[in-house]
Amino acid sequence: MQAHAHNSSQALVIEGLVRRFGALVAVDGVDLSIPAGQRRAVLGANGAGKTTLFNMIAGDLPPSEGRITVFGEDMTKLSPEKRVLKGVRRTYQKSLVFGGLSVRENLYVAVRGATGPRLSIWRSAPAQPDWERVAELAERVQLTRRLDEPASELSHGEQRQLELGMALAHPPRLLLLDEPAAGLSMRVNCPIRVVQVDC
Ligand SMILES: Nc1ncnc2c1ncn2[C@@H]1O[C@H](COP(=O)(O)OP(=O)(O)OP(=O)(O)O)[C@@H](O)[C@H]1O
Repeated sequence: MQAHAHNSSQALVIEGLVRRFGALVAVDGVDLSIPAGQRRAVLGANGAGKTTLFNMIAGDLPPSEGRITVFGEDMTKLSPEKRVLKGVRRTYQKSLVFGGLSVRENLYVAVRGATGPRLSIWRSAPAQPDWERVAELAERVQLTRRLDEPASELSHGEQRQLELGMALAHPPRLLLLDEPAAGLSMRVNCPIRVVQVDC
């Protein structure tokens, strides 16, 4: 049952979102509406609350107040895992890749992990791993020549590219990129509109 139905042509609707840390108000009443198929950049000074906002959208941090709706569905109380299964993906300011695995293996884990419920990577591997999909993702984030390198050997920027490839393993419905361009030499070619977050 949905108490508040929203127009699902909106990829993301945020209403009255607040997050307090004790006396500090890190996010103070954010309202935001992003139509499906569009991109937005969130800008703000250090400490303005961008990461806190992302943490709440991804479910890594519960809001103090407010509501988050993705394609018409209220996500406010869902766990991060449930949100992932509903197509909400994120990257982190500091890349989260498996340093001891190769680029190919990292992408493979993402392809396997995104195909079903949590921990599905621990079930028996399919007879034919989807290496074609892995190659496609590597191409997309310009890491084809690095496929056999351990992720720990990649530059900071390349680790971001790998993390992006992992987030794209199964097409996200809503993709959140935290500081996506930091240390990146890869050419990014997409128009982005800006949402200002004030201190
Ligand atoms: N877990 C926490 N406990 C207490 N205070 C926190 C916590 N997380 C963030 N804050 C505070 O909330 C405010 C917003 O932090 P946040 O990391 O969201 O900012 P930001 O805009 O992402 O900044 P930056 O660009 O530096 O990452 C800061 O004052 C920060 O110190």
